[in-house]
Amino acid sequence: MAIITTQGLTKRYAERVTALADLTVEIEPGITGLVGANGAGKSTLIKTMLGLLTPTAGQLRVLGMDPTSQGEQVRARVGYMPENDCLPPDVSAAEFVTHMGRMSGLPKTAARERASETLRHVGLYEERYRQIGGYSTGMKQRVKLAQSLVHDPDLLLLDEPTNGLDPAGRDGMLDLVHRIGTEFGIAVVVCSHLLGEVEQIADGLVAIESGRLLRADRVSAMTTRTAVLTVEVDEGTDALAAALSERGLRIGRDGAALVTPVESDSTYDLVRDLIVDLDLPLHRLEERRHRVAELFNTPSAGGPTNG
Ligand SMILES: Nc1ncnc2c1ncn2[C@@H]1O[C@H](COP(=O)(O)OP(=O)(O)OP(=O)(O)O)[C@@H](O)[C@H]1O
Repeated sequence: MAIITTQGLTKRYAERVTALADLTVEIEPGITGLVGANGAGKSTLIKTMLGLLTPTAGQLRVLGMDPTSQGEQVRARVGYMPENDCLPPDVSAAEFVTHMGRMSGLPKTAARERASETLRHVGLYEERYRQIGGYSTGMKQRVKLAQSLVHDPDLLLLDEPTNGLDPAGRDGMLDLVHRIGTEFGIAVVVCSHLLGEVEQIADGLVAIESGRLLRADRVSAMTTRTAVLTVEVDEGTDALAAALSERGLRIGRDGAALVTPVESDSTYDLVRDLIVDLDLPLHRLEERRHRVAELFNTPSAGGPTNG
């Protein structure tokens, strides 16, 4: 069952700025990537889901509730990690996350315990008594994530959690979001302008452009098996290419690898048997799949080179 549904959702900021335009989409439990270029309307959609912005037109349901009239009830069950840097520099992470827990209605002791627990989950347990102002960008992003989790929500809305992080930091954050979505069983909507990034961890993707729905589907349905076999041997590539050509296969090159169309059920066996006959050190033999990013040829959705 969908946890978020929108129908004809429209949000205009002024006469001329339409941030969401007649958006109809359903989001299922699991991890969903909300992707689109800067300005596509992702933050606006998240804020309407939280009841922080009122739609100009259309319907919206989050966990079965209407955020416009039931904003507080929605926010009690939803965790939100905003995109911008909004942390107070002169308090510790433990104090801040405890405070956010108190704001969500947790009693004092419970808030303190939950703050420690969530800071442990995000890998900041050791540093939790240091002032946030001295934290790195990666640590600040983790504090934002911890405060979104402190009240044990059913749904997390994460706005660009990898913003400002270096590649290792990005991988660490994506790994963390993936673990929260899978191990804690919390539904997660994660915004990113990098399709190649969310594709790694998401079960479903919603791509928007200029406030309109570009595509929404399961990641598995967006990737298709291409009938291309990729084979890489550590040595003897030319000999293998020649032998395969002799057997009538069409051979191409992809870097150090050979690629050949899978023309029948026997193609795979033929390649494998030839490698054995020639006694070559096999490195890789696989049928190649498209990455989702390759299916979107619009720069707004990340483009084929992202990730
Ligand atoms: N408060 C506002 N007043 C007027 N226009 C706004 C306001 N907030 C956003 N917009 C405009 O609405 C459109 C969608 O912005 P939004 O922030 O939702 O996009 P986004 O996909 O989240 O992009 P980003 O990642 O850059 O925040 C943009 O054209 C933006 O300039």
